[in-house]
Amino acid sequence: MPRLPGLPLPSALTLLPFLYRPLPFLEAMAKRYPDAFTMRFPANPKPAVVFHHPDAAKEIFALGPDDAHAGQVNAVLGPILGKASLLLLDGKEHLRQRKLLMPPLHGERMASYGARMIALTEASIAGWPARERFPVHERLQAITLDVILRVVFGIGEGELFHRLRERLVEILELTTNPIFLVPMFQRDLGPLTRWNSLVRALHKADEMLYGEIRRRRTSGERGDDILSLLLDARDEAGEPMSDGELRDELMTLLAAGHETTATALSWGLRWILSSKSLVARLVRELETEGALPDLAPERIARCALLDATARETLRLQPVVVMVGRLLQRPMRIGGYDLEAGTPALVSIYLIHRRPDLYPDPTRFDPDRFLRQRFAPHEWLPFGGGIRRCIGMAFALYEMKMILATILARTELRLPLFGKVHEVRRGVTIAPSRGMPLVMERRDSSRIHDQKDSA
Ligand code: HEM
Repeated sequence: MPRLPGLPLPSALTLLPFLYRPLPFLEAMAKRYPDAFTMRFPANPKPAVVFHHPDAAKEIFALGPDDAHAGQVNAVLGPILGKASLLLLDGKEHLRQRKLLMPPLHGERMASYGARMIALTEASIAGWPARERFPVHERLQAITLDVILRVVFGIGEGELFHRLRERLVEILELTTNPIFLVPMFQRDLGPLTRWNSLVRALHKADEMLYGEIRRRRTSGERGDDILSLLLDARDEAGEPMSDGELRDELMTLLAAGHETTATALSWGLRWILSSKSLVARLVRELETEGALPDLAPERIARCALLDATARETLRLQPVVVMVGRLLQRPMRIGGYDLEAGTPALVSIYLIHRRPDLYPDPTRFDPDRFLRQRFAPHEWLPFGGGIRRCIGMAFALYEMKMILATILARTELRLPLFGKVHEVRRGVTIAPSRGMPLVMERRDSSRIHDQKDSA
């Protein structure tokens, strides 16, 4: 049996580069240790094994609810999302809750969200500054937050909506510091500290969430939003979800469902705008599919190159670079015998950059997704198995709606000296400096210009 290789360093020394220089760290480790290596995290007594061979990812994603737990690995998100968050649950409880949350995020429901996504993007674009450099990430974040707030609560305006929006932005900003991914730093050391501000912001957001839950329970007001659905859901014993469970699921959907997609969109624009011919091809496709000038959601959804562009963005720049499971029994993975209690991690980033899977892996090439279909353990930006992201269909659909609207309604370029690099924002890896862009024009006439010049 081969021994697992890894750096013979204490956890603090490997943790620092993993937190602050995650991608160079992962690349260096992969160069030294092909397919798998170990690293220590302070929270776990056993070293974690990081796998970056697709076959090992396949084995890990095939594990059942009693074989491996993801909730225990995600426990670090507990103070923000709450104990009843889908991300933190395991076993039967997880499956039950997942079943409840799936329907509104299922592929068939997407069509009902498209027009809203497009309208929100157009409204945002109307406020973008022209011919000057601006960070697009925060604008995209505002769009995706508005989208998810409407899908979750069914409300789009009013005092609650605005106050909740403000608090969520504040909470997100406060959690971007990677140090808060280390449990020992999740401590309230008094006023003026970041964690204290976070606790206060969470408290205010909770008051609003609980207030809305109670209001809806007593008024009986229902719509086609996720909260309405969860309020009426019953478990096998006929019991409804408690207020605490509802709060944790709402917070999970709001947190997991907007910054991730905004980051993917920022990366998408970064790569699309580096190729004039790709911009022209994407616009031409929108025209050919009849999605222009009105931006019809069902026609945008049919655009194959746009879909491939979203997939290639998530391949080259996965927003979440690693997912993990805590093994509940001894088992063999990737040819190694692992003990119960071992964290088995899958490096999405490293698998996506394997030249044997993706030739010339650092090149942005959406056509590779038109030429070939990749298996779920080869293209895995949303993780896999019974823990795969429940927002996958929603996020891909939203990316396409927002990118199509931006391509149709603006002419953008990357600024001179505007090179960006990868930075960690909490659990996500985003472009630095808020992804600066310049909007040259804002109208729809360029659609024809693009077509003529292509
Ligand atoms: C581009 C956007 C997104 C990316 C890259 C992403 C990525 C991920 C990843 C990697 C996981 C962990 C999967 C695993 O452990 O195997 C996950 C889980 C999850 N995501 Fe997403 N996500 C995105 C958008 C969304 C959206 C839009 C929502 C909700 C509307 C969402 C809700 C969730 C939830 C609730 C889980 C926990 C699933 C479970 O444990 O069963 N995500 N996501």
